[in-house]
Amino acid sequence: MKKVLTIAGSDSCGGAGIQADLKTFSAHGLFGMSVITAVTAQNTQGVFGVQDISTELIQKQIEAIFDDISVDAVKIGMVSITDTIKTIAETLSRYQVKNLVIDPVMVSKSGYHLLQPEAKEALIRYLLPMARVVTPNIPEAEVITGMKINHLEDMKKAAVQIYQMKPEYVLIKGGHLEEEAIDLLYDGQDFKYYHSQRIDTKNTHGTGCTLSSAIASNLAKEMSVADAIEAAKAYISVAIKQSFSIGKGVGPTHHFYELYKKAGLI
Ligand SMILES: Nc1ncnc2c1ncn2[C@@H]1O[C@H](COP(=O)(O)OP(=O)(O)OP(=O)(O)O)[C@@H](O)[C@H]1O
Ligand SMILES: Cc1ncc(CO)c(N)n1
Repeated sequence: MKKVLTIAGSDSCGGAGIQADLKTFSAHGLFGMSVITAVTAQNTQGVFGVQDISTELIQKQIEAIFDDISVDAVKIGMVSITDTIKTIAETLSRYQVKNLVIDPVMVSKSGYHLLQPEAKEALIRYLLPMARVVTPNIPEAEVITGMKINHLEDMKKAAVQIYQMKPEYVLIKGGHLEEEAIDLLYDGQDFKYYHSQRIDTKNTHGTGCTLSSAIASNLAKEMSVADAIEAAKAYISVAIKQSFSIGKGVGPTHHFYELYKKAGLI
């Protein structure tokens, strides 16, 4: 059984964060584990409070896992503050970490800062060079690079700039551009495009978390990065198509193992 770890924040309403990650791992038939960096009070309408977990406990959670269990892939999501970032980087550097996917979570769909703006530099300096794949959306790529991204050509320039921060692969997600949801992969040499039809729904809470966890799941299954993203895009498209309302705001994506299996996605 392949084992996948998420290092991220808890989302009380279950649509994003640790909860989305663990559901995605299960839907891929994998064993999911978690290191919780922060607890958020959150629902489909917004984020109402955050408590960061102490760096001591974050370090102990990581050590507890890696001292005992072999981990096939790791996904990092909400990391909140500079001290958390430094602790994660320092602790992970003591282990052989395979297949690290970093989703540089910054601002929630409702506008709450899940990463303190001053922690951006630490994320770039300490975490990005450890990544096999980094998966910014367009607003995140804009913050990381300091450039405005309006169309595909800008996405390419941003990908080249982020690649210089030393991840192995950069995937810029085009979900925030109008029309088609084109994602762009850059490996330092070539660009690869992932096209998918924009699905007309307001229920996209946790799409970024789900995509990065699906990529980590596929890497744990020893797929190549390009194939892992292809399969993860198919997964997120079905998960968005099956999304539903659970409250008054932005509803979650759906992780329905049997459904995806029938569709031949897993
Ligand atoms: N309406 C949509 N229809 C189809 N695909 C979408 C849609 N919205 C997002 N996607 C895809 O979902 C994936 C996640 O992208 P998105 O840009 O929404 O992530 P995100 O903004 O990081 O999400 P989050 O708010 O959870 O952090 C990408 O592959 C993107 O292309
Ligand atoms: C805990 C958490 N992580 C990530 C996201 C993605 O926006 C969220 N809303 N909440």
